[in-house]
Amino acid sequence: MYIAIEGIDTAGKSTQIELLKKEFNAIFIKEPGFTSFGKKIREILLNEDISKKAELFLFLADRSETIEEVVKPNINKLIISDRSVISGIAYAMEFFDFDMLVNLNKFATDSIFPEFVIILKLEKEDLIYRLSQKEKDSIEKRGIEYLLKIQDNIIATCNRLEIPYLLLEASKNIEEINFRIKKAISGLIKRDN
Ligand SMILES: Nc1ncnc2c1ncn2[C@@H]1O[C@H](COP(=O)(O)OP(=O)(O)O)[C@@H](O)[C@H]1O
Ligand SMILES: Cc1cn([C@H]2C[C@H](O)[C@@H](COP(=O)(O)OP(=O)(O)O)O2)c(=O)[nH]c1=O
Repeated sequence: MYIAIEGIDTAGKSTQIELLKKEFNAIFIKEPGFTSFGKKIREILLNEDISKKAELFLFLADRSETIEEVVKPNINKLIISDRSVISGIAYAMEFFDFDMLVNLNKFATDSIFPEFVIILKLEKEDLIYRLSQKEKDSIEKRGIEYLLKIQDNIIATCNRLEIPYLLLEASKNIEEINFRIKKAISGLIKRDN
């Protein structure tokens, strides 16, 4: 079972995934930059000012390699991913046509998309505060309103692709969010057994 944790930058994805690592015997992956090829791509993506099209193809190449190397061979195990095709479409749909992005992503992944998504949704005040606390990469430098739009896009993308999701308030405390995520994943595991 392939599950993704989604949310804009600073929503708390890595914090939650670190907790899940202690709680589930799963394969944990992340986008971009999980494979050794992907790590090289990630360096370019987060540091270089390249064209939107070139950026899109690098994210697709990274995703394609992760699906081929890790997801496909383990599709019957529990796979928990920090970001996925949902981010891929949600960030890019500010610049490109939605249906074209879906087709490109289907081609890149052989149509292997997460079957369930957990979305961490931040309030504007919390986003402003959390971003102020960190050094921003080139995507985060696009600003608060941009990231809030992407947050809406993440939810819209799950709806349009008809991928079931759990929407959680990212401003709640870490333990409560962890409790809800654990409950959702345990429920999915039980359903499949
Ligand atoms: N529920 C929470 N409440 C308050 N702060 C949080 C919470 N979850 C994460 N943080 C803090 O917010 C920042 C971004 O969290 P992180 O897990 O790195 O987000 P992401 O992986 O989504 O970018 C970190 O400083 C982290 O400690
Ligand atoms: C996977 C993916 C990420 N992104 C963006 C989201 C993030 O800003 C950045 C990846 O960085 P990431 O390491 O996920 O950031 P964070 O830990 O802060 O959430 O790339 C895209 O624009 N397209 C994509 O396909």
